[in-house]
Amino acid sequence: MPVNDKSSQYKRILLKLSGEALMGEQNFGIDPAVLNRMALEIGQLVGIGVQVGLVIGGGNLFRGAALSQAGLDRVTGDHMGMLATVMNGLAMRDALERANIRTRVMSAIPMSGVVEHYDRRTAIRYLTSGDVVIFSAGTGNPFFTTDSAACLRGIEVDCDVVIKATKVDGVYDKDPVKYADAVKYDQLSYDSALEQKLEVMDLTAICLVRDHDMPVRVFDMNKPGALLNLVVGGDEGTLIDRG
Ligand SMILES: Nc1ncnc2c1ncn2[C@@H]1O[C@H](COP(=O)(O)OP(=O)(O)OP(=O)(O)O)[C@@H](O)[C@H]1O
Ligand SMILES: O=c1ccn([C@@H]2O[C@H](COP(=O)(O)O)[C@@H](O)[C@H]2O)c(=O)[nH]1
Repeated sequence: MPVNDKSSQYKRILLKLSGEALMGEQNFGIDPAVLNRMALEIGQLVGIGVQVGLVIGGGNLFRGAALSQAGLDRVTGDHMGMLATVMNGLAMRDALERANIRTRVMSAIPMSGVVEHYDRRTAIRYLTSGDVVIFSAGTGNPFFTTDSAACLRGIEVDCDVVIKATKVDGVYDKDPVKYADAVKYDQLSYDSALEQKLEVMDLTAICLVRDHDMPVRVFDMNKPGALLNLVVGGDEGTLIDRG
C-alpha cells in the first residue's frame, strides 16, 4: 500500500547495484553505511508500492577476470565471484530486514541451508506479495557478469525496467572517470551503445535487453534521492532503449 503521495511509473523493477560501490571509501569489502543508505532508498520504493528485484555485483570482493590475471583458473575465479555476490546479498538482506523490509535471497547456485535456490515462479510470487527479492550468484555460469544476470532476471520475472545503480551519473561517450571531456547521454539506443562499445554495461547484457526490448536506466547511486526520483518519473541518468 503506498505510504505517500508519490506514484511510480513502474510496477516492478530490477535494480542492479554495483558491488564496487558497496565498498564506499574502503578498498575491499562492504561499508555498512552504504548498505544502510541503499536499504533506506529501496524501502522508499517499497513504500510507494514498487516491487523490487535486486542483483548485486561482486566487484568489492572478487572478480574472475582479475583472479585469473593473478594466476587462478578462470572458472574457479568466476565461481568465487559468484559466491561473492551471495555474500553481498546476505549483507543486503540483513540491512533491509533491519529496516523492516521483508527480503528473500535466491541463488542461481544451490546452497541449501544458506539461501533458496532460484525458481522463477516462486520469485514472481514473492515479488507480487511485496517482498524484495535478491537474485544472487549471477547467472550461475562462468564467463558472465552480474550486468547480464540483472538483465536476464529482469526479463525473466517481467520487470518494467532494469535500473543500473553505479558510481557515475549515466552513460557517456567515453569513460567519465578517465576522460574529463566525456559527454553524457540523456538517452541512447541499444544499437548505439553496442556500436560504440560503451563499457558502462557489458555488451552481452546490452544484446539481451535489446533482443527483449527491456529499457535500462543508468544512474548515480551516490546521489541521495536519485533512485526514488527516477522511479517516479524524474530525469535521472541515462535511458537506454530502442530509441
Ligand atoms: N561510456 C561510459 N559511460 C559511463 N561509465 C563508463 C563508460 N565506460 C566505462 N565506464 C565505467 O563503468 C563503471 C560502471 O561500472 P560499475 O563498476 O558500476 O559496474 P560493474 O563493473 O558492472 O559493477 P561491479 O562493481 O558490481 O562489478 C563506471 O564507474 C565508469 O567508470
Ligand atoms: O553470471 C555470472 C555473474 C558473475 N560472475 C563472476 O562474478 C564476478 C562478480 O560479478 P561482477 O558483475 O563483476 O560484479 C564476475 O566478475 C565473474 O567473475 C560469473 O562468473 N557469472
